[in-house]
Formats: sequence, C-alpha cells, structure tokens
Amino acid sequence: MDEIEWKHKPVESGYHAWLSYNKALPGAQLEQYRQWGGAIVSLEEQETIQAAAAELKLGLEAMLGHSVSAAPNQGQLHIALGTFDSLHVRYQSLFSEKEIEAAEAEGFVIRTSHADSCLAIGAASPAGVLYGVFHLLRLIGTGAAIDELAIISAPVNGLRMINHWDNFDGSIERGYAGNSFLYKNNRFTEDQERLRDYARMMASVGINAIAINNVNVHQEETLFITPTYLPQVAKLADIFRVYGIRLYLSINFASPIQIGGLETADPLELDVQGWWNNKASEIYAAIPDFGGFLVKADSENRPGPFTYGRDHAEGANMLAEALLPHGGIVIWRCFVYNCKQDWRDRKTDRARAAYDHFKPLDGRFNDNVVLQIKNGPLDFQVREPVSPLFGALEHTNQLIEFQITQEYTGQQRHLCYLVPQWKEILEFNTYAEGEKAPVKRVVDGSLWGNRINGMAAVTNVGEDWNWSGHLLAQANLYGYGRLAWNPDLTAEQIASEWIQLVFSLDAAIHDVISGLLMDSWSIYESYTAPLGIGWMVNPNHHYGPNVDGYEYSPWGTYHFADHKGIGVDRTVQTGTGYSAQYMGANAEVYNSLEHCPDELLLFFHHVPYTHVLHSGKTVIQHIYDNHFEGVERAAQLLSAWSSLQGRIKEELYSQVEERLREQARHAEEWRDQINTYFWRKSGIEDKHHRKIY
Ligand SMILES: CO[C@H]1[C@H](O)[C@@H](O)[C@H](O)O[C@@H]1C(=O)O
Repeated sequence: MDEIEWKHKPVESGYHAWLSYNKALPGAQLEQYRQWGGAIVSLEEQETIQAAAAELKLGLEAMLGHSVSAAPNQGQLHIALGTFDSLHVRYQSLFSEKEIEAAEAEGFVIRTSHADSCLAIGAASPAGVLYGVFHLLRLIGTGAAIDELAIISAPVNGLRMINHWDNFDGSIERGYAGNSFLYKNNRFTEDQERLRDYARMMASVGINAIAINNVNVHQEETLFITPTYLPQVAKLADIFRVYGIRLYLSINFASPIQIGGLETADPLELDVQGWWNNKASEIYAAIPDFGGFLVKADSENRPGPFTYGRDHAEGANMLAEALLPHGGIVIWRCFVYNCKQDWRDRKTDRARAAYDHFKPLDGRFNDNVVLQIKNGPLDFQVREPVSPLFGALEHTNQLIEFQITQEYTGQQRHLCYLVPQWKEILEFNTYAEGEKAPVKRVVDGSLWGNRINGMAAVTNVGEDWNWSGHLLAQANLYGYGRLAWNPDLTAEQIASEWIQLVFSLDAAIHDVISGLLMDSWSIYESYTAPLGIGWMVNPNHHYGPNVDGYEYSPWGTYHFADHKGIGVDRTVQTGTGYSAQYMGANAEVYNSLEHCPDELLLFFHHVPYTHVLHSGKTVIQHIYDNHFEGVERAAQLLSAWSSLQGRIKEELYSQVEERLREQARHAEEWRDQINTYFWRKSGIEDKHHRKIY
C-alpha cells in the first residue's frame, strides 16, 4: 500500500472557521443581543482600536442580522469600547481601580452598566481592547447572557506565539492543509485579504507573536533579513501590527558567511558581532516593532556555534546583544541532539540530549534570550514524558513548544484533538519547588519570575479554505490560543466554545462533536505505537505504521524489540540514566519498574512481553487488545459523525466524513502491522484468538 497516495484535497466552499458567523442564534438570546448591540461607541483613532470597532460591527451585524450604528440615540443601550483613559472621559465611574489593575497590560474588562445604558469593553492597551471585543463576540456566538457582565481577563502567558514552518517556495514542512498562504514560488503572496483574515483569527484567540518562516532556514529565506525581501516582510508586519501581533523571523546562524561575505559566523568574532548589530539596525529601520529572531542551531544539520567551539549561550547572547537596543528578543530552540548516531551505540540516548546540552548553561543567557523547549524529550509523539528541562532551568527564560500540526498524530487525516495532551503536560508537577511547581507555572514565568515567558506552537494552517485540512483539526488551532491565554480552561470548555462557534448551539450536535474530539487522542494512541515507545512510523514523511522504520537509523529512536521483550532501558542502574534528569518523586517513579505508569512503561524500561502492567494485562495482551479496540473505536468515530448527516451543512459534514473514513481504514492497517509484528516476534497467541495475520 502506498502510504502517501491519499492526497490532500482542498476544500473550496469558502472560509469556515470560528469567525465565519454563519450559524443561526436562538431567538431568546437574540432579543437581548439586539438590544445591546444596536450601536457602538468608539472614540479613538488608533488603528488597533479602529480594527476592534470594525470587528465588533462585522460580528454583530452578521450574527444579529441588523445594522449597527455609530451613534446611539439618547438613552439607547449600546456597546462602548476603548482604552480605560478614553472611556473614562465619557463614563466616569465605569471601571474600578482594582479592575483596571487586574486587567494588566494586555487584558480587558467587560462590564454592563445599566446606569450608563452601556456595555463597556475597556483595556489599558489597544490590543487589550481588541481581545475584549473578540471575547464579547465569543460570548454572543456561544449564546451566553450579556446583560449582567463583569468580566476581567488577562493573559496568563506573556508570549502566545505561532511558529510557521512555511518555506518560501510555498511548501510547508510538516504541513497538512495545503500549501502556504504566505508564499508561493519564492514570492510573498498578494492575497492581503487572506492575510488579514488570518491575523484577525489569531488575534481573536490572543496570539501576539508569529514567526513567519521555517526554522530550517534555506538559501532564499536567509535573504529575508536583507533589502531584497525586508520591504515585503515589513508589509506583513504592518498587517499583523493592527491586530496586536509582532512578527518574528527564523534566521540562519551562518548568515554572516552566506549573505555577509564574512569567512566565519563565530559569535566571539568582532566582525560577526558588528555584522549582526548592523543587521538588527537595518531590520528595525524597516519594522520598528520587530519581535526578534527564532533560532534552530546545531540541530539536524543546521549551522550553529558548535562549529567554532562556542556554546549555545555564546551563540544566543551575541544575537541578543544586537537586538537589545531595539527591544528585540532571541528565541533559541533546545531541540539539539545527535542525528547521526550509530544504532549499535547503546549509550547515546537522544532523550537525554536537550537537558545535557542546556542544563549546564542555566543562568548564562542574557535577559532578552528565551529558550524554546519542546514539550517532550523526543519529538511530539502521541505519548512521551514531559521534557525534564522544565523545572531544571531556574535562571533562564523559557517557552514551551507544542506542535499543532499533527506530524506524528495522524497528519490531519486522523482526528486527534491535542488540547487534552497539552493540558496534561501543563499540569505535570516538576517538583522544582516542591508540590506546587507544575509545568504551567514554569512556562508562565510565575514560578521564578521570568521576564519572558509563554508558549510557542508549530501551526497547522495552510491555504485550505477550512485552514486546517481536517475541519476538526481546527479545534487544535483555536484551542492552542485559548490555552495560551488561560491554561486553566478545560479541554472540554475549549472544545465546546469551538463547536458552538463553528457548528451549532444545538446541544445534541454539540455533544456528538465534543465526544469525538475528547476521545480522539486516546483512540489514536491505542492503535499506534504502544505504551509510550513512540515512532514506529514510516521514515521521512512520518505517516503510517512501520515498526522498524527507525530501528536501525541514525536518528536515535529505537524500541529494541526482540523475541523476548521490548522497550528502552532509561533507568539509572542498567540503562541510559535518563530517569535521573527528573526531580523528586518523578525520578523515582520513572526509574522504578514497579511504579512507572503503564502509558510510559516502554519509554523507561525494557521488559518481557509477559510483564504484567498495573492494568493486570501482560504487555503483549495489552498490545493486542488495544489495537483491536482502537480500530473499533476509530470506526465508532465515523458512525457517531454519520448521525449528523442532514443536521449540519452538507459540505461540512462530507469533508469530515471523508477523513474519518480514511482514519477507520488506516487504523486497521496500523492494527494489523503492529499486532502481526509482535505476534511474529514473541510467538505468543492472543488470548481471545482474534485474527492476526
Ligand atoms: C523543522 O524541522 C523539524 C522536522 O521536520 C521534524 O521532523 C523534526 O522532528 O523536528 C524538526 C524541528 O523541530 O526542528
């Protein structure tokens, strides 16, 4: 079977996303919304506030089906929006000092004041006003009551960032929603409308930073920081700026050689430093609020400071100094490991690499450097432990990196709602400061008071009209933004919002879709690689089963299955010692065969197939059972979805049905390859005598 034969099919039925406003609101609420939403008062000229007012008008008119005026009649209920200072002139006692303080720099207050006949959205900054407007539109779109509102909301994370892995030729590394809408054939796309819609969508979930090019910076993209392309990058930044988003660029560490005519990129060379200083000035002349550089160095064959015998603090700090006078930052990725290892070498453990490289550098990075750490030690597998770097870097700014695009989780052909996974990671206790040090508090900077903090994620969007290829994968994009704003929202809440905004307020429809989303991660996990071992995918494109696909490869991704057992021994006593990178109880639990949680057993231990799990099953029987069940559950996703035929728009129905059908079929392929492989290796029969080939 050709694994990549199932080609991407663009959906061309018009945008369909949470700002499409194309569903009917129920009559009861509609009356209330129409009373408040007949007029908007917005008195500021500032472009973001103007955009916020335009957004409110657009949303209200679309959802309420009436026209909205800019000047309320005497005593008419209306919505007022603006910065606290400007609103204060007209409505003296609307917001208390306490509320204003709680909204912080980027947050907002929404309050209904019957005395003023006004529903007011106030904020300290224009971006805060915009976020407040989007919040009100979300309340209306999800059918909430609005006549007694008193909401204060401020983002928990400082940076709420999107990383594009888009290439200038229009392709997207690990993109599954068609080609890039940023570039085509080494040109910036001209579709301003789409770019603006994208910025609106991102702002509506609180995104405030976007890196526009792949971290693997190729020849042509290296020129983005030169006069050849800077004017066009600046145009994109102009669009983003209106929506409170700062633009970042991935840069090539070898730029001084490749485009600067120097013979070295050694960060300690004065010429190199001078080159970057000038470069930074040039960039800021074109883009005054440029965010900074995102850097993948010494990783998967990218250039970096190691070439010159320098470490990553020296590399990052050199760039940071160039950006400092302009207020820019360096986002330095920790995805650094040996991708040319020998599979015969049992000592080198890729999982150890990020910690081994970066832990010794804690405290050595400049104040405007932030490390970007993948959520796990390997690479966005459906299940892996949390990166032990979280909690280990007490004196360093850090961001967590998630992957919205489903490289290893079904590539948007399979459904996998990732918010539950991200939640689990964010809640994981690092034990860095005793019991109360979950990853989310490391990431939001509150544990150690980091100035730069937050989240980044590799996006899943492309030129598909539904943005994400699989329409239901859009929930991951929406969910990422919402979670970055407030990690305490539940996965269910986020799913509900998205479903209500995109599909319907009908409870029965909602429950079907919510059920699909909430079950999907566990279903995908059950028919793919078992018990935390990961990989078992086809090399390169990473789609579909291939148990030994990475077994003898230089990428350091092994399962070590033989006729007796499977798993990677990462214990301190007999293995690679990786378990000791964790703190407190985590180190003990993972190191212990007895206490290690089932779902990560094979990540930490090599065990016989007859090893009995906490669940009471042997490892081999668990593999068989889970794979048979996984296929049944994947088929149930399809049948549950089928119950919606005729109840939601046909074009939405059919695009999802097509993907769920592919998933159900492909889950069988996974089941059969995995089960057959382990049956042949172990010679142990399935207790229930089901068909194994
Ligand atoms: C951008 O390169 C990606 C690469 O495609 C992906 O397969 C790898 O796992 O991760 C890399 C990274 O995160 O840098």
